[in-house]
Amino acid sequence: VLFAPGSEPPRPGQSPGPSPDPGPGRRGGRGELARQIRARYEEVQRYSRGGPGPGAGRPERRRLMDLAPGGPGLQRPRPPRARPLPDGAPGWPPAPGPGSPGPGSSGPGPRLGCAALRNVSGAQYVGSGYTKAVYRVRLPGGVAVALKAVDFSGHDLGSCVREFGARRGCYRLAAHKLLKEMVLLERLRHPNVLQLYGYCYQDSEDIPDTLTTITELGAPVEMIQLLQTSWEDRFRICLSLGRLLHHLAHSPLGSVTLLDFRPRQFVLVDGELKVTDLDDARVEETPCTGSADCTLEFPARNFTLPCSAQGWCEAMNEKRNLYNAYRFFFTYLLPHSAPPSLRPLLDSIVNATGELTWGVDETLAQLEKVLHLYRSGQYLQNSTEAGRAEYQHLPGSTIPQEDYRCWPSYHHGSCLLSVFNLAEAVDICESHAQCQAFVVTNQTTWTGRQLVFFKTGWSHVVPDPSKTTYVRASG
Ligand SMILES: Nc1ncnc2c1ncn2[C@@H]1O[C@H](COP(=O)(O)OP(=O)(O)OP(=O)(O)O)[C@@H](O)[C@H]1O
Repeated sequence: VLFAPGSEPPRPGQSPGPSPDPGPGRRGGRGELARQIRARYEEVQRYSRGGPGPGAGRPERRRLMDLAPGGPGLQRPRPPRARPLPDGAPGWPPAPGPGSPGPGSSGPGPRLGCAALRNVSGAQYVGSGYTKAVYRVRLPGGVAVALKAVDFSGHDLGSCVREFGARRGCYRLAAHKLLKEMVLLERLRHPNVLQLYGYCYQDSEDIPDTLTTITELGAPVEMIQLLQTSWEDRFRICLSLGRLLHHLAHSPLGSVTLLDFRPRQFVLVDGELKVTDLDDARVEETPCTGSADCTLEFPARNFTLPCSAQGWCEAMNEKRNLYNAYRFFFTYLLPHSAPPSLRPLLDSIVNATGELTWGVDETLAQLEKVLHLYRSGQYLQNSTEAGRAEYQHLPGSTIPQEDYRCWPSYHHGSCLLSVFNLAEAVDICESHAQCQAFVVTNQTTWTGRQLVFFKTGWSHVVPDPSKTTYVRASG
């Protein structure tokens, strides 16, 4: 980590200390480091200007983000210097790609620059992986954003410096990952791709032009926590993922696969799942001469896909994403405590993605169907009114106490559930032995369902214009 929570952070991108010694374990030469930088640079260039890669789908007509700093609305300390280094590695920061919008372009490019980072407050370390570290800061206007920079004490930079003994070159190698991610965030814009707000190149103490990206802030995905939330919220995450995978399969760049697909590559923003870590995304499909070349390997099982007449493994990129979605998300989040009438459809989604019998399009169509059945109330099984208690209706009132706990409640100390309509609220109350009353609020969930508190009694009813109390009158 660059700085501990609560302590004063360095300026974003600032180096925390002196270069480590090259050390005796150094293997590769500077030429090898230059070769690696060039390979990453060329990959970034491909994504920033390119349409689909080989084997990928339709061409792209949209214009590109400005790879180099100084684009519209951005502030930058100095003009770009894209001259190559003597060792043959490309210069840093990179020059604009041929497809970059010129000044005055009206594209939806990132808007925040270095000026936005001058007066940030409340900086907190959020997390880091092999390459990057993420901080939460508050902009002068009060909005909290995430800043991402190469982690100077991270694994990637450390192992490169041990191997090549070249701190600046190693910084540049790692920064190309961040740059690739920035280009992809911009080119793959979608409600389930983290939004890029901007970026800044600024000098750190010993490295010129370190890159910091400014993005939407999310909360890390905690599987244990997700397993304790309502089915409705868990379904939202699976639907977000289905929509994301559909977008990636049909992206302007071609079919994008996430080679490193784990829950930690995603964050939650207002209950929506968004991908944040795109440095391991790949667009190129796998070339083949026969289906033996098209094996998708996972720890628990392998799949062999067909080799197309054009010599590419068919739909390998989307199927890799889909199986990962199955094994990390769908299998845990979709079926459990779902409304019983939706279970067969949910089970078929889990089975078909686990067997890779459906592609991304069919999977999303089925997830959207679940949403429709749930949102429209069609999932409700016809319950007979016979034997049900009568409920007396007390408009403009609530029951402040007399709570009991239920699972999975939206509220820790009480039983707060979402319902489609009054009949469903009555059914729930009838099915809970403790329930003697319920209070309908004016709050709704993401699908538009109303939140209802279920109560053990109604000895103390008080006025509340935003709520309606229903008390069990007979039974
Ligand atoms: N916008 C964000 N808001 C909140 N947390 C974030 C955000 N982006 C990333 N994180 C958190 O920071 C961690 C590190 O970020 P990131 O995954 O980009 O780094 P990395 O070095 O590429 O990691 P890895 O080694 O997993 O590839 C993530 O695991 C995630 O939990």
